[in-house]
Amino acid sequence: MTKISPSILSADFANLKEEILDVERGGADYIHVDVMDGQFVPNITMGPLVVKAIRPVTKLPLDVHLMIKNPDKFIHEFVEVGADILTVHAEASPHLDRTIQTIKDAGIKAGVVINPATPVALIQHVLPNVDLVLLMTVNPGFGGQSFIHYVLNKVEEVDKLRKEQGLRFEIEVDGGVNADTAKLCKDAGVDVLVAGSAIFNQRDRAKAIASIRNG
Ligand SMILES: O=C(CO)[C@H](O)[C@H](O)COP(=O)(O)O
Ligand SMILES: [Fe+2]
Repeated sequence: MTKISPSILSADFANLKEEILDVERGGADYIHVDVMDGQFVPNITMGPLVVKAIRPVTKLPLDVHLMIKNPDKFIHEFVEVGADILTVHAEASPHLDRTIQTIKDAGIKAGVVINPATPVALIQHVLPNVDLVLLMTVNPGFGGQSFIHYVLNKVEEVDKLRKEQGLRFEIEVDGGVNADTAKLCKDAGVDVLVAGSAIFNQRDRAKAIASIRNG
């Protein structure tokens, strides 16, 4: 069954605990946390303090998407406050192999992510070492943007490499996911759908999650 990772970027930050419990009750599989530094992306959001605060709120794995320059500097801090999956942008890490190994050595799952216009070739050599490959379906920085369709070709490319090499990482997409685009993603081989506005902008989160999962 396709997993759903609601992005709390679109949640009501003044009621973050209730918002997380609501999507947990509604069937979410992960909680997606968007960390932005105002450098790698043109927006600033949350950091380790927020991860620490929400860790006791939910039993769901915290799927932390780092949109920051030089992620190595912060890996241990995010591990310490309770991240379960730490995903780093290949474009932001000058020594990607080392970054991934540092996350794995810290005992949590390592993910790698590329922007829409970044070719799969950039992450090809690290595929055997990751637990998750995230393909951005918007340019990172903001919620509520439109899905970029050409990324579906990259999903198929990564899925093909996964099958050819007998690898077991999950393929995740992030950005512009709703019931319509979710169907295209699933057909292309996606295992985990991140969705922010399509879940948190709806009153009935269980219904929104179900329609993305089953759409
Ligand atoms: O990483 C992100 C943006 O950089 C967010 O996870 C993503 O935008 C989710 O929002 P939406 O589903 O509304 O597009
Ligand atoms: Fe994200």
